Amino acid sequence: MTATLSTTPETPNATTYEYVLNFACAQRPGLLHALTGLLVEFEGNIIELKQFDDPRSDRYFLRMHFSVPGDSPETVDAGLRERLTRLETDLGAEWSLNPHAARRRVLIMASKSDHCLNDLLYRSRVGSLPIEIAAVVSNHPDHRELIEWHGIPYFHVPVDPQNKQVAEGRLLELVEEYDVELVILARYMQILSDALTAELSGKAINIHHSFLPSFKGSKPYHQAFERGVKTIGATAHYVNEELDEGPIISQQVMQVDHAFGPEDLAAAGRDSECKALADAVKLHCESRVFVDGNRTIILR
Ligand SMILES: Nc1nc2c(c(=O)[nH]1)N[C@@H](CN(C=O)c1ccc(C(=O)N[C@@H](CCC(=O)O)C(=O)O)cc1)CN2
Repeated sequence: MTATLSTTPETPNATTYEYVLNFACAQRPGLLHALTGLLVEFEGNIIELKQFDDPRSDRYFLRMHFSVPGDSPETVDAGLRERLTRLETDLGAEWSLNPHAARRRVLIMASKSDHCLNDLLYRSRVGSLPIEIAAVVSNHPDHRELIEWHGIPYFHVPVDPQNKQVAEGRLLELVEEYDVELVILARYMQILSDALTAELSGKAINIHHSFLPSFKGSKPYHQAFERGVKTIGATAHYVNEELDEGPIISQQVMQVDHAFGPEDLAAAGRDSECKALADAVKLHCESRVFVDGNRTIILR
């Protein structure tokens, strides 16, 4: 991915490149000075800066959107990475540097329900999500006509207990072939193996149709009905080997009452599922999410 170009008002002919830096390390005095000082070395300009100093873990988290002038994206990129690598060594930091406003290539996985799939298609088409849908994979054939109408490759990959390893191998082939940066489980109802979740660690987001940690696993709306809840919700989280226990990124809730049966709860919950998933995908693609153990820090 190459950085986006822009020109600064002071020097209208200069070419500048915009990046987002994510930086995390143990707290110590002078961190902000070190990072803003690095930018001065590159004659950079801070566009947006958010930071969080966690008093419980003594860890520091920073997200900085900035622009730097340069002759070429390659030169700028190499210079920034070389300097950040030195800072990483000095501070024992973790960091990532991404071109700003780059659309992330995503692969969407769905089973029978298609409300989240449709919502992502719409938000991608109108530009409210910085994603490029590279492919759609489903364990059912149902959505082929819709997806191919959008000009997106559709792969029907059936899954059963006997062929699960082969099916997951096919998914990884597609992730590689389509240069996928994020896998979105949009109501995909198959449990991913430990090996696959490890391979996709930090780059697979699932939407669970309950307000976790309540009602994990299958049929959460039936569980909610049996419990007689007055609020239902949806949770978007990174996928890990523990079913529905990955780090939570975004949640939505809504009020219900005694008149709602399981199917009514499922129908009412669709909008919350779409909104929680879209919010999580946007936060991830804008590099606003830090995973800290089994929690996330979100710098909106
Ligand atoms: N490793 C993970 N895989 C998946 C996760 C996850 O968090 N970790 N989330 C699910 C989605 N999901 C709820 O959001 C979910 C999907 C399926 C089931 C389930 O029990 N399904 C079948 C069993 C299917 C299988 O064995 O693969 C069933 O109903 O018995 C529960 C929750 C996506 N995958």
